[in-house]
Amino acid sequence: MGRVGVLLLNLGGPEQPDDVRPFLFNLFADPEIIRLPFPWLQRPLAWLISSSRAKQSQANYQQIGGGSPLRRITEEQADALKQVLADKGTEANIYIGMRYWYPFTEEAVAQIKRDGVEKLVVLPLYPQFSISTSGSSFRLLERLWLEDPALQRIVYTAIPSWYERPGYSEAMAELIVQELDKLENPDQAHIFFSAHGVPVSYVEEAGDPYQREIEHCTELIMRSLNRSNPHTLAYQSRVGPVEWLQPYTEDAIEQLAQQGVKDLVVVPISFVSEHIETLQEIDIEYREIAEEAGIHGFHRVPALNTHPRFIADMADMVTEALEAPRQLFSDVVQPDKKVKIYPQERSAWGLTPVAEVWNGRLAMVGFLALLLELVSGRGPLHFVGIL
Ligand SMILES: C=CC1=C(C)c2cc3[nH]c(cc4nc(cc5[nH]c(cc1n2)c(C)c5CCC(=O)O)C(CCC(=O)O)=C4C)c(C)c3C=C
Ligand SMILES: [Fe+2]
Ligand SMILES: [Fe+2]
Repeated sequence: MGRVGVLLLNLGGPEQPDDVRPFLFNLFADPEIIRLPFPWLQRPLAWLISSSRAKQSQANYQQIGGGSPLRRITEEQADALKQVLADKGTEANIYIGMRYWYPFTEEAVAQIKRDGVEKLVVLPLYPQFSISTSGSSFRLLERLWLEDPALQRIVYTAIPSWYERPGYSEAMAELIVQELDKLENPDQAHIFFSAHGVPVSYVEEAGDPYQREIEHCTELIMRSLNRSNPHTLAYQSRVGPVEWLQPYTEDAIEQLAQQGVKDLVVVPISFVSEHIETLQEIDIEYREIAEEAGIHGFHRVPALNTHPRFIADMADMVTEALEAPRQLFSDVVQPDKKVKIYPQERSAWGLTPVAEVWNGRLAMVGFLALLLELVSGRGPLHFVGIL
């Protein structure tokens, strides 16, 4: 078959307090995370936001031991996947490519080249596709491939999303049942799916399939669960002033408390590993909100991590992808051909030379205002919570 590789894509996370600011810089410097009309403003803005957000973010990471467990868990997933693939007769090297921290995607790709991989499966560790997650990694890979003839010789295939696989929904259902069965009245517990949010504009203007996939995913998990418990889907981890997908997790928890819900079983669904949003945001912040609102039975379903059913299903996904027709990066970065997602659309303001000049001037005024706000600690961005 030739030398086989599997590239696992993930977000990456700071491993110690000093990593937090540069990690946040990398994240906000990504145009798939903050979409600006002026590309030259991206890095200064990323610097401003990362500098001002670092302290609060460091304090959050401090609450879970100072850093993200993401690298360790992803390495464990990679080891487990390698073993299961070998047991099934497929010898494969597994590579980890993180988008915003070590080991970076670029390092993984360099290693893939050095190892002489001939067939490669590119597998994002996000069950559902979003422009801001798998889309961003695919776009980076597409660029690396375009620049390098050696990479173009590798027969790769990319998997855009995989939440529909029965192995995934069954493993999730199994974890939910384990949590329900610890309760005195399991039938009365409210199952609360909490997905990472994205700005509404990603879905409505850029055609991100994320919300549709998340909604479908909760239906499939409920079907696998086959219990009659009531359930709710809400979105967490909003950042910045724009509107994100609703209902927001904190509002939905309060509403359920008003309806008299006593036991909440919280299921994180947009990610397969424990990370800051599960360990800190759900386990600490949302638990506090729930308890203050009167919900004292707050239970959280663990992330899949190295759940054997999940790892076995990933191995099947890899072997099936090696046989299936190839999916190229150019096929998977634009899930909805009718909507222009990439390249970043230039601002419609820049239609005339005069408008271009005003664009530049307005942007400069905006940038100076941001600088002033950062130095003074006061201003509209602090007011709305982005700084
Ligand atoms: C499917 C999962 C995720 C989506 C969609 C997503 C979109 C998204 N995220 C931000 C901003 C931040 N994300 C941060 C951390 C973070 N994000 C995800 C997953 C998704 N993000 C994970 C798993 C993590 C945690 C990694 C870890 O360290 O364990 C952070 C940093 C943490 C913080 O300061 O709160 C930011 C900021 C945006 C703006 C966005 C969509 C546009
Ligand atoms: Fe995020
Ligand atoms: Fe957060």
